[in-house]
Amino acid sequence: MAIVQFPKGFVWGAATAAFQVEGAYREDGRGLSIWDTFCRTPGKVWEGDNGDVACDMYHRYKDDVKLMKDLGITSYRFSVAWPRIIPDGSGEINPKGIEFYRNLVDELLAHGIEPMLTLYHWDLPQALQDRGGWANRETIDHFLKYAETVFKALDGKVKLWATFNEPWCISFLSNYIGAHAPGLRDLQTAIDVAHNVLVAHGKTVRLFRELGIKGEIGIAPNTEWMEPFSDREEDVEAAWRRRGWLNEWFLRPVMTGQYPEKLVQWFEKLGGKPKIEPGDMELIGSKIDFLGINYYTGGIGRYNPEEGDIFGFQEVPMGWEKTDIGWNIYPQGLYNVLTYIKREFGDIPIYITENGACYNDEPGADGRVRDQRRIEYLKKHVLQVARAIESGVNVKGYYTWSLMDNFEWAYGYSMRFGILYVDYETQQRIKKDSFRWYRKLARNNYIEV
Ligand SMILES: N=NNCCOCCOc1ccc(-c2cn(C[C@@H]3NC[C@@H](O)[C@H]3O)nn2)cc1
Repeated sequence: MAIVQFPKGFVWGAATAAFQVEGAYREDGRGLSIWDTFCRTPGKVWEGDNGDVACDMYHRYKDDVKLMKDLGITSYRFSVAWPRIIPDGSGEINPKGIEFYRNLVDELLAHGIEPMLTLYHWDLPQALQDRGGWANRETIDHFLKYAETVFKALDGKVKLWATFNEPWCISFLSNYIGAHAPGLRDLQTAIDVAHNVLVAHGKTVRLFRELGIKGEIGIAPNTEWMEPFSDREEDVEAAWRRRGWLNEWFLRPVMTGQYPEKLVQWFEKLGGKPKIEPGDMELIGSKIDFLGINYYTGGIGRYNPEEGDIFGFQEVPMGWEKTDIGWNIYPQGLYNVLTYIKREFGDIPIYITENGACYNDEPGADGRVRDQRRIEYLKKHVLQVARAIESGVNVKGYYTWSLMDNFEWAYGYSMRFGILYVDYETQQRIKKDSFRWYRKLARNNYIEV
């Protein structure tokens, strides 16, 4: 049995997000978010599921931190709910909201677990959406006030900060495709949201530096890796445009201060254009300390203007194994993403801030959750991380998505990504086989192959 060793000090973590696990949706002054509204809009979320209770982590976090300690992780990635801190998005600060996150962070630190805090993981205060949301440039300044409040409340305790989770999902999935809140379907709105989120990111990085907040700051874009079905130019170009849309549109401005020009031209042909104000691109390109990379899947596709995506890219079914949510299992895609980032943007430190698999295994008669498919998925992807490190990519850590089963957005509670099983009736947590597998990896810092 050979082993693959990870670098000394490599961070093994697990990730969640506020709306997906906390519940307590109206407790201690929390305001409504766009996801509370979206869940209550008929037909948007599986069986009308919502985040009212979720995993009740708002009340159970102490026991959950004990489980994290048992898991042996050295870092836990979570997000702060803006509607808990400033309930209407731009007005009074809610001290009880700050108190909750201070208590969570103190509990983590008391157990030797480093927090990685995401400032924005999709739960925009509804009051701001009522005024245009992220498509309204004024939201940028409201976000800065929120970010400054959190920075000052947790400075010195939190050392790893991420501004935004998956800006592609915040913008295109939510305002062009319409699958996520607020469920709009307009290309220019999506481009405006993407741009304003990027400007908010850049201004937040500048604020972090100006305030002298301790630690490191980055952003956590989602990525995927699509390859062309053939070497025909139209297929090659369509695959590039898809990678450009999912990866480049955010990575390039954040890392270089420039949008990918070819894609700007394509968007213009489609009737959309970023509204760039003087100084925006320099702000967006403000130097960050790390990139958080979320990766789940990839595939093969070809040019099909009739049935493809906005750029005429259509996935070709390759018969690859898929997870229970229907995503291809493509571990090499993670290696391709990581080496692409190094090739294009240099030695930026990288944390894999999300990687995991949806498998809906239930407890057996003996109460054990046998999720061997998740173990196989995690093993294959962790090995690709090791391969990328071996080839010189500066990967500092890996957070599996997710610590526990939770509210999977439009899929509600029908899709399970956790290494902890959650019985939503009783809120009991059950360690899956993958929990024990991941515990061994986190403690050993090597994987047996
Ligand atoms: N018109 N074209 N349509 C086709 C174009 O779709 C392109 C792909 O769509 C996507 C892309 C990405 C996702 C996604 C979901 N998660 C899981 C969450 N991550 C954050 C955490 O909260 C997890 O729950 N991560 N990424 C969904 C849909």
